[in-house]
Order: sequence, then structure tokens, then C-alpha cells
Amino acid sequence: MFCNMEGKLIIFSAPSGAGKTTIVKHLLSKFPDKLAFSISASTRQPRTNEVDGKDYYFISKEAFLHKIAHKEFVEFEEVYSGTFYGTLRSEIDRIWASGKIVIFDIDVIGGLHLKKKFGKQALAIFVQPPSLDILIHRLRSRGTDSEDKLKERIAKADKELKFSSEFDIILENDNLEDACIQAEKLVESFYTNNLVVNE
Ligand SMILES: Nc1nc2c(ncn2[C@@H]2O[C@H](COP(=O)(O)OP(=O)(O)O)[C@@H](O)[C@H]2O)c(=O)[nH]1
Ligand SMILES: Nc1ncnc2c1ncn2[C@@H]1O[C@H](COP(=O)(O)OP(=O)(O)O)[C@@H](O)[C@H]1O
Repeated sequence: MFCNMEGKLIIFSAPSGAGKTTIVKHLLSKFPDKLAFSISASTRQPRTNEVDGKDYYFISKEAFLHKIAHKEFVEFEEVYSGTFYGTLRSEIDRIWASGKIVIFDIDVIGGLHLKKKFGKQALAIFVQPPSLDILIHRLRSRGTDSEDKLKERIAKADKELKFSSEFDIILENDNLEDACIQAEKLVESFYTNNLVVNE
């Protein structure tokens, strides 16, 4: 499928619990005419309040493998054992065709893949929690994961925190309001070409 290479992308990556979904949702409500969310495909079960076709395209593993075979993903990963997530090329095309910037909530390795693929078209932001302990506390308080799933997320988080320096920007998420204001400034600067990023 045709992929217009002129558009822009803003990537939010971080370990689970750092606050990227919260910040991305804030930005989408603040800039509805500028940004649109890349809805990933995922094989995980929807959480309460998550909507198919809004938060994710929740699909079976068979359907996911079919999409891999048909080269429908720009990137995909088995983020947690047995659970796949992927960015659909059709999402990027759809959003660029509407004249908006694509915004992503994606894991750290996936974020770095997108940055490598799109170079300076992409602003890659790493959301940094104040500490691993606080991140664990946020994950537990969110109350969406079983103890086993929490352990897997925490083990992965510890590794992912080491990749922060590979991103264009590190955004501290200690006080949520401050982080959202900072994120708004980054979006506006990137949108108006006042923030030049590396290849
Ligand atoms: N590589 C990749 N990761 C994704 C994609 N969509 C979501 N993720 C990431 O997969 C991880 C798990 O997401 P989720 O199950 O929603 O859990 P949460 O991060 O704990 O809220 C998170 O780091 C997401 O950002 C995608 O399309 N590709
Ligand atoms: N700065 C913050 N201070 C306290 N709690 C936060 C902050 N940012 C996010 N949270 C909360 O932490 C939990 C994890 O945030 P979430 O956005 O789901 O993270 P992620 O998408 O990175 O996994 C959520 O319950 C969210 O409301």
C-alpha cells in the first residue's frame, strides 16, 4: 500500500506504568485537529473501559500472524510472552491522509524501530518515571494486571529504563500536570518546525 513519506510522527515510549498512555490521551484531547492516535493491533485481552478500534484493534493470534504474513505491519513485537503488538501501515497512511501527525504509545524497542525507520520525520520521546519504585507503585495502583503480569512488566521496565538516552527527548513524569505542559510544548514546537530532531 502507498505510504506518504512526508508526514510527521510523535512517538511516546516508556516502560509500562511510566504514564505514556495518560500523557498521550491528554495530548489527543488538547490537539484534536493536529494529532491522531495510531491504533495498534494487539492479541491481549481488552481491559475494562478499553474499546476495540479505539484503544487497540484486539485480534486473535491467528489474525495477527496473517497480517505479518501479508506485510501489514511497519513494526511488530511479541512485547510480553505470547502477546503480540504491532503498528499497522494502514494507520499511518490513514492519519497522514487526513493531514495530521501520527502519535504513538508504544514500547521502547518498537519506538526505536520507528525512529530508525522515519528519521527526522519522527520525534521520539522517552517518558521517564521518577524511579523504578514509583513506577511499580503506579502499575500496582492502576490495578489492571495480575501479579504474574506485573512481575513480567517490572522485569521488562528495569531493562527498558536503560534505553532513555537513545531517544530525542527525555520527558520526566513526576508531577503529571508539569509533564503534560512540557509535552504540549514539545508537540507545538515540532508541529511548527521549531524543534529539529536527529536522523
Ligand atoms: N512494539 C509495539 N509495542 C506496542 C504497540 N502498541 C502498544 N505497545 C506497547 O506494548 C506495551 C504493553 O501495552 P499494554 O498491554 O497496553 O500495557 P501497559 O503499557 O501496561 O498499559 C506497552 O509498552 C505499549 O506501549 C505496538 O504497536 N508495537
Ligand atoms: N505523574 C503521575 N503521578 C501519579 N500517577 C500517574 C502519573 N502519571 C500516570 N499516573 C498513573 O500511573 C498509572 C500508569 O499510567 P499509564 O498512563 O497507564 O502508563 P503506561 O501507559 O506508560 O503504562 C495510571 O494509573 C496513571 O493514572
